[in-house]
Amino acid sequence: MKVWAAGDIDAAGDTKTLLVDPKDLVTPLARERARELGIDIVTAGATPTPPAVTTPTRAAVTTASPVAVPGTPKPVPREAAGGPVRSMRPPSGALYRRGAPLPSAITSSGRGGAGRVVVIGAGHVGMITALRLADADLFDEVVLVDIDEGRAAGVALDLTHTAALGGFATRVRGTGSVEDAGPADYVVITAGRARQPGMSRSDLVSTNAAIVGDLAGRVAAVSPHAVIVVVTNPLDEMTHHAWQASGFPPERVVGMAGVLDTARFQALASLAGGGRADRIDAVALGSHGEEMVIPLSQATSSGRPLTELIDKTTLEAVVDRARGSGAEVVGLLKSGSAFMAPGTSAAGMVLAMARDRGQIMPAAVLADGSYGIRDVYIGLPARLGRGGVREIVELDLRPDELRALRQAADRIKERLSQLAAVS
Ligand SMILES: O=C(O)C[C@H](O)C(=O)O
Repeated sequence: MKVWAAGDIDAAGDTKTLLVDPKDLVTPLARERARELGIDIVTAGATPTPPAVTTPTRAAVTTASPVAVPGTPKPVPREAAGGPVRSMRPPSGALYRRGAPLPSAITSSGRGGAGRVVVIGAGHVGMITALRLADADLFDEVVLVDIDEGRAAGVALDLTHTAALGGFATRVRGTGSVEDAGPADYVVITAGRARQPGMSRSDLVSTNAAIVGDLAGRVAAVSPHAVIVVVTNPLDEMTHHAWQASGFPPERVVGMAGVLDTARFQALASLAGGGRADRIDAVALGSHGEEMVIPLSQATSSGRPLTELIDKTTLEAVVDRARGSGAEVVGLLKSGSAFMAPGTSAAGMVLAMARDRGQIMPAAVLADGSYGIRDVYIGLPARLGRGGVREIVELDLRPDELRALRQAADRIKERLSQLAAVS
């Protein structure tokens, strides 16, 4: 009996079919490697199976095929739609428009799933993001990328082992580079340094700008039609930076923070007597930091204003605690930062986009003049669709809330100019 490992598959060279003995053992990694290389593993004496079509080989990675989300109209293949997807920026100056044309997906979708998501960074946040994405059983493949290739492969294999438990058929793979991951429909960037107790998110700016800038450029080369979701801190600045480094239209670069900050507010308001967290409607806007704005004019619980259920002082304390929740977790963990809620939030955004139901979520988006803010990435309510941000949604904020939001924009702009000065 021979044990076929991934290295044996690599050593098989240009072989298209590998004949193995019925007594041989082929490891799951070897099978995965074979699929990647387009090699059929055939057991001697067995009836040959038709060639697998679920995963594009590295040579076939530019093949375009549409996302197929149940319940949505079948997208038109890119070629039929008239060549490469153009920027969706409408000429009128409003960046995002309801019903604007959306790019079709680009990856091979063998089992009728929603293509491939690449999650960069196999740390805790990347791990939870991948877990939630796999559990949703929506995508064909989730690929974890990490400079520590063994970690990416190990986490991916561990997650693969939960397929029967979680009830999913999404393939999970781990690799060491963006290039090896192949083209994606969605790319989540979680890579970068996490803050330690006593640090602010802004302390990470220059270290993480170098990492995010490099990754965004490489993602743009490998996945020119993807939507990038940035998770790395400082979030608003890193999303802006990724947008510039990728050269993507702004609707295809979004930052994940508002979903997380909102979820924290919902959880904490629930603990303060606001009813079930999932019945609390609220939205966290502004920056992912000191200038976070949680407009209480928009906060309700089962349709009732939250201000009727929780007294003003307590509610303000809840807002403050939500604003400081990231630091609170960092302080408790002593090493590293939060990952359950951030990973769940990032996956939630990707799933909302892929499902294409026009869900509104707070996200770091390039402001288009709504709320009197423009030319800066900041947390605003955004309608998400398959191709990223469809439109920025304007809420009827109180004057003081609007003022706070504009101040947040000014502060983010200041930090961006400091970043530009040092880079
Ligand atoms: O706060 C951090 O440093 C990580 C993350 O942004 C969070 O809010 O948990």
